Amino acid sequence: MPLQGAPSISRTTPTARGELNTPYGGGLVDLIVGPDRAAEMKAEAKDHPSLTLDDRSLCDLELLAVGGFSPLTGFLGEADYDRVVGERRLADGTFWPLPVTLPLTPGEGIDEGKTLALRDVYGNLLAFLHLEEIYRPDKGREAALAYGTVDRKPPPVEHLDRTPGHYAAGRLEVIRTPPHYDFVDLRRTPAELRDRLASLGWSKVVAAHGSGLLLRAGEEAARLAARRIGGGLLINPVVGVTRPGDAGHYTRVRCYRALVDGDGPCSPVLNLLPLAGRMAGPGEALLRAIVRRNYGCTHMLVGPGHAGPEADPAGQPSYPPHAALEAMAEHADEIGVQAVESEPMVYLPDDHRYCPAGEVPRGAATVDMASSGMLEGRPDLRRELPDWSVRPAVAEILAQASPPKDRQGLTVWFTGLSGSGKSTVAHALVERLAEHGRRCALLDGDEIRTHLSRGLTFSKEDRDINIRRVGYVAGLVCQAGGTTLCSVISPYRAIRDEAREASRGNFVEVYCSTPIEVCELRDVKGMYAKARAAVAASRPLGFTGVDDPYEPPVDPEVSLDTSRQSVEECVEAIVRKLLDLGYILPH
Ligand SMILES: Nc1ncnc2c1ncn2[C@@H]1O[C@H](COP(=O)(O)OS(=O)(=O)O)[C@@H](OP(=O)(O)O)[C@H]1O
Ligand SMILES: Nc1ncnc2c1ncn2[C@@H]1O[C@H](COP(=O)(O)OP(=O)(O)O)[C@@H](O)[C@H]1O
Repeated sequence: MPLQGAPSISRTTPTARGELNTPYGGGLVDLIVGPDRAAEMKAEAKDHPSLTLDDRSLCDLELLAVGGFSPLTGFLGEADYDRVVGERRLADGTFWPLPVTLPLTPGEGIDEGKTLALRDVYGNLLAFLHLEEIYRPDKGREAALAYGTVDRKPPPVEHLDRTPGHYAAGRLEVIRTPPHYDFVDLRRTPAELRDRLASLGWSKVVAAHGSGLLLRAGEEAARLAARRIGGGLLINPVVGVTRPGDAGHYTRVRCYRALVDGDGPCSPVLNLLPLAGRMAGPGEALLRAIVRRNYGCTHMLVGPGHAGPEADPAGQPSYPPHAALEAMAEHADEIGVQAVESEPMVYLPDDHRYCPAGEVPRGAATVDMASSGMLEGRPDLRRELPDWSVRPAVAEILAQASPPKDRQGLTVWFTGLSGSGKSTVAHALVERLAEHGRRCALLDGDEIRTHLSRGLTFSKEDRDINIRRVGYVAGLVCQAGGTTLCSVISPYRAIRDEAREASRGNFVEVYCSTPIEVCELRDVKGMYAKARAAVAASRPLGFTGVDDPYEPPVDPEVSLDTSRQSVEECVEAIVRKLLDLGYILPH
């Protein structure tokens, strides 16, 4: 059924010489309502059931709203969906490569004829969907025809398996696109980017995806593509939904920004594409091409394996390496975007320049390049790779993103019986680490139980809660680059392992293995005497080591016995280990 309503579509005339490519279908769809209607909708929203959009649907809504998916004016209804899956065409015959659908579960007020308030996970009201159709897709058919596979499960098919069994469609009214707070100046809408490209006088524009550009060879290939078409270069990474913790996203975009900063009048333009990548190979390449046309592009750089997932463990790719290029070639005229094949570049050290592999002058020396994939998480490459291979500014950002161990967060976790020396050694270690430039917070069991874990008992359940809290806090500090020393009995191995996870492995377990006889002799707080007396009187106290379990670590980084080693020796043993592991540097 065709969708009702009349979204705003700004028509542009076909491309004249010196003008940008027209939007796909002739005009840019704009689903954003005016301020008066937005105010009405906010007031009305409480009367409608809400649907919290998942990451994919959020991105799709954003692209629908701003015209990135023009000429689509909403999620696909059944007739469009069926034909897109079977023939890559909308019901009216327009070429459209992949379904753009809204999965949901009907019921609880979600029915045809009703209005749904679409929200993000934070509850922000984004849009109304006036439900005209709720239909049950044939997901097997979608997997087989749209994604070209049934036996193996590439990411788009896994996504299908996870989503609810119905799709919904109807008129969309959008109050606002999902909010983004990062790189706001790089998130231009199609209309805004078109203005920017037009202001540069560009008519031919080639979009490059991004990831391969971190190395100079990839960057040179993209710049060559722009020269080949006689146009400008748009660096256009597909960012989809990113989360605050996705450090890789910030690092990548910072690197791309370093590529375009201060590069003069022919500088590439950088803009982020809020498309949720499906990793659907050729179908996705076509979808990206259409979206990029809507942003003003005429060409798209396509390399082998474009828009596909990594090969499976047997090395088998989900889509043939050149499938995206072939699909683009087949449909270029219809979608109005040409593929430009990414040419392998080689470096000519004698000439200090890059050149396409097929055009190396006879007899010239060439140098092989590293692949861009090896750059991430390898700060050492900054030293190994010369400037001609990776831009110093990019290398610096990559290095900052993966600081050496001595500048990463750390949790030192002391475990052992009461009186085994955990707190005494931890306090001494705080001072030694400060000497090495590491300032630490100390979470001591006793103290934690007076505030963070106030009211908890020493039952197994409460000890687990207590230790999870300590592990969680230490993990947060660690991930933000800080150091915490935790001194808690933490008698259960499994929960200590959880704490290690929370610190993402930047975790040094120090086992105070002091024998219970010694701990008991010390009996710093008289607790052992109390526990023994209680046991003798058949009123067990559940005191660790007396009548409650302690599970020693299997393979701690450091093992101490404070009945044989002095406090200084214990601290020295830990410092040696931290030096070995690189968490501190010698001074
Ligand atoms: N039943 C029982 N079992 C073990 N310990 C007990 C108990 N009751 C009180 N205490 C005192 O509490 C301190 C240990 O607290 P923790 O938070 O480290 O324990 S746990 O990790 O949650 O098991 C520990 O203090 P420190 O000796 O300073 O470590 C104990 O003296
Ligand atoms: N080598 C040593 N390391 C740590 N503590 C020691 C050592 N030798 C004696 N002690 C004494 O043992 C007691 C250990 O108590 P504490 O550090 O509070 O243990 P825990 O935190 O494991 O309960 C302290 O009174 C401390 O002075």
